Parts: sequence; C-alpha cells; structure tokens
Amino acid sequence: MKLRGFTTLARISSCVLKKNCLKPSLFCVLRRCCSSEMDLITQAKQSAAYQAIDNHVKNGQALGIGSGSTIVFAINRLAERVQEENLNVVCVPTSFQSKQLLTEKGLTVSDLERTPSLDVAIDGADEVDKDLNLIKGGGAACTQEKIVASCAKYFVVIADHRKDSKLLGEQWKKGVPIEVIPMGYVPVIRAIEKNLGGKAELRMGANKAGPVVTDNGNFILDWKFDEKKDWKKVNMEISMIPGVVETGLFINMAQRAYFGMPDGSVTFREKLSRNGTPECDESEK
Ligand SMILES: O=C[C@H](O)[C@H](O)[C@H](O)COP(=O)(O)O
Repeated sequence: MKLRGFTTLARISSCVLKKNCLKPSLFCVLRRCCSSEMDLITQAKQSAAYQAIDNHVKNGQALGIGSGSTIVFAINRLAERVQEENLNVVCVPTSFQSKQLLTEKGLTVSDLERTPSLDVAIDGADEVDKDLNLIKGGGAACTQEKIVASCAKYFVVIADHRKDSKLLGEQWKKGVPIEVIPMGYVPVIRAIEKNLGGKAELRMGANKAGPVVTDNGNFILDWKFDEKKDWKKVNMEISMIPGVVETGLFINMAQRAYFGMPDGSVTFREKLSRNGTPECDESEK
C-alpha cells in the first residue's frame, strides 16, 4: 500500500512538474522515497532467495530453477555456493530467461529429457495464499514452470512480502494468467467468461506491437475474477477448455514459501501433511 502510494505520488508529481507547478527539489524528494521503497523490495526478494538456496540445495542434486525477478537472486546465490563449496548440481530451467542466466553463471544446465526427476524446484510467485496455492505467470512462464515443479520432490517458493496473502486475489490484481493456443484465444475468453464470470483479456506486449508470445509460441490471457473461488475446481474447469495449454494456478503444489520482509528478515510458511506435521524436504540442511 505504502509503495503504491509513493508510486502514485511520484506519477502525479511528474505530471505536475511537466506543467511547471512543482518545485524540482520536491520532485527529487518524492523520487528518492520511491527508490528507497524499491530498494527494500529488492532486498526482500534477495533475502528470500538466499535463504531458500542455503536451506534446500546440497551436493549432487538436480534442481528446477524458475523464472522472474526473484529467481535472479537465487541463481546468483546458487552460483556463489557452487563455486565456494565445489557443489555438483544440475539445473533444469523453466524459461529462456532462466536458461540464459544459468548459462551466464556457468552452472550446469539440463532438461527434462535427461533429468526428468528433480530433488527440489525453486521459483517465484505472483501471489501465495494461506494454503500455499499460487498464482504464477506474471512473466508468461507458467506452463514450463508448472511442468518443472511437478517433476520435483519438493517445491519451494520465494517471494517478497507483497505476495503473501490469505486468499488469492487479495494483493494480486492482474488476474490469473492462462497460456492458450493463439488460434483459439477468442473462444477460450468466451468460455471462461461464460462459465466462470469475470473478465479475460489477451495480454499485450509492452515494447512489442501485438500480444505477448510465450516461450512456447502461445498467447497469455489474464483472467480477472470477482470473488473467492474453489481454486481446485476452477483450475480444472479452465484446463478443460479446448485451446487452454496451462493455467497459472498452482494448486497444492508448493511445500514451502519464503517471504522476504522489508526489515531484511525472512519468514516462511509450509504445507502440513495430514497428521499436522510439515512435509519435509529430505535434503534440507
Ligand atoms: O511467469 C513468471 C513467473 O511465474 C514468476 O515466477 C512470477 O511472475 C514471479 O515473478 P517475480 O519474481 O518477478 O515477482
């Protein structure tokens, strides 16, 4: 909330400044406030990522490596540990972005043909609910991310505190990403809106004319829903629509989520098994 307030304020001040109504010094103060808020979020992402890599990675493992801005810190930390501790780990990336980052860092990259069984997958999220259900795909990578996570014995989420919600949709207002086959995107939109309500939109590129194209050559819809849902049912209903490749709803997949806090600390939430004990990562240090 605080960050949004600063961002809005900075936008307003920028407009006013253009009209010569605001002193440049005041504008500078506002900008400095915004960037220090951003620094705290960057710090929070980094703390969560470092903690996950430190707690869950050990020698000899096969790892699933997610996509997004938080995972960049995880890859950096992984590269540090591999070098310092001479670890022998194999990484299966979930996107072109993560493959490129892993390659740049000199880490061993594999794929699901050669490495179909993973010890741990680590990935970011757009939102995490109290039961560790996730919305993912803000960066259009949800399909490969879901496949990789499904191949891991233990799935760890890393995020800053803004992603931590009781219910999906509480903080994340951009909707559920859904990857679709391009020629079917209109029928899919119509089916979603008819069957589930809300509004689905084709995601458009930011610095590209036309829609966002995923690493798989498909389109992304963002479905804005209006109320609390039975996410397991919704996920199944959307997945059944012809033309849908995958949804950004990760239901009952994550075992632990680390949240970086503004003060630099990290909290975590974990899934409990039926007898009330945490589902443990056997490789956790
Ligand atoms: O498609 C992108 C992925 O699902 C990301 O893991 C998700 O959007 C979170 O990204 P970030 O770490 O940048 O918040």
